[in-house]
Amino acid sequence: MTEKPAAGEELLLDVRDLAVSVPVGREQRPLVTDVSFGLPVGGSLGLVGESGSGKSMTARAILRLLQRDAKVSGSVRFEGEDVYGMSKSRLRAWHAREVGMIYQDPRAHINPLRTIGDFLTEGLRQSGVSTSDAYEQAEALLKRVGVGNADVRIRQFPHQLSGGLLQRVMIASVLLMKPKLVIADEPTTALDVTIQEAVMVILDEMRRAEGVSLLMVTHDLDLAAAVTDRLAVVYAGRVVELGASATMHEDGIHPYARGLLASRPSTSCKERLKVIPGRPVAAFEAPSGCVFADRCDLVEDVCRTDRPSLREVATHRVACHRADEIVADRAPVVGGRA
Ligand SMILES: Nc1ncnc2c1ncn2[C@@H]1O[C@H](COP(=O)(O)OP(=O)(O)OP(=O)(O)O)[C@@H](O)[C@H]1O
Repeated sequence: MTEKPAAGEELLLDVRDLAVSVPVGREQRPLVTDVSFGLPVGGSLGLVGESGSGKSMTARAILRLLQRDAKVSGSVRFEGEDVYGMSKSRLRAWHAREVGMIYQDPRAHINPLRTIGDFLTEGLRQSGVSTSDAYEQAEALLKRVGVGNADVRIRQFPHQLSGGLLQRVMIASVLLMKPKLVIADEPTTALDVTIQEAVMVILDEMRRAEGVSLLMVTHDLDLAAAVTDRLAVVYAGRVVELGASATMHEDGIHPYARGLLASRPSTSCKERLKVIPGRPVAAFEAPSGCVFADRCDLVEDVCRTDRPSLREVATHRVACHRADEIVADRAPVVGGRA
């Protein structure tokens, strides 16, 4: 499935038929298959799915950050440029200036032996900005992302900062380079609930103020829906539904998307939480027909034999043989938040 931009909409990122496999023993193991989506300039998209569904692999494949022996097919275009056709020097410059990645665990990505200021200003200094100007910009940005006493923090080492503060430092380090695209991979999972919200507000503000495009990778459908325009629900390395966050949040069509919606905890609803039966599978474990067939309560013969492709159903794109029936017969999702 390919995606055409809406009229007047320019795509920053165009991912088509992306597939990733890695060698494990003697076999080549598929981890991502047929992922396609477009991200407009200044737009945002959430890649949502359970653990092991291939979200992080997809994100890393987009940035061409996979292990050397990974095989990638399909195409990733950034402002029309083929990411996998970039020379090494072009790729380095692209990573340094045009795209940024925010990881789940900032401690694993910030050198513990260097001060926060040294870490933050490295990219700017390398691109020719004087040390004093780089420090000035870094301090200003730390303040903007809510780091109090920025003048003190900038001289401290990572172990002197809490996880929440360090995540803000990582966001600041990415924003300092004024990238066009930020990929945030579970940026709040390691944080306390109260800090999670503050970090999401920062990401949202950054996107609006700077016109940065955001690709957010998360297992949390509510969180993704709150900060992104569109959601791609991923299961077993495939996008099974793509649609506007607002409608997906209330009215997903694919049985897996509906299962995710129904299994969210709610403080107001007294009904028991619905649980999707079985366990999530990775792409290499998926059945040959519909990847969700083994867990789907609407499964029928065709689902076991034919893999459904992503097609337009109502206002979404859905990979389900029974999507039209589901839309015609749509009952409200039970157990989700109002
Ligand atoms: N280098 C690797 N070699 C083999 N299998 C891998 C490798 N990296 C990841 N996998 C497997 O690929 C599948 C997808 O992993 P991925 O990290 O993309 O999932 P995810 O959806 O991001 O989940 P999580 O949130 O748990 O990271 C998982 O089954 C994982 O075990």
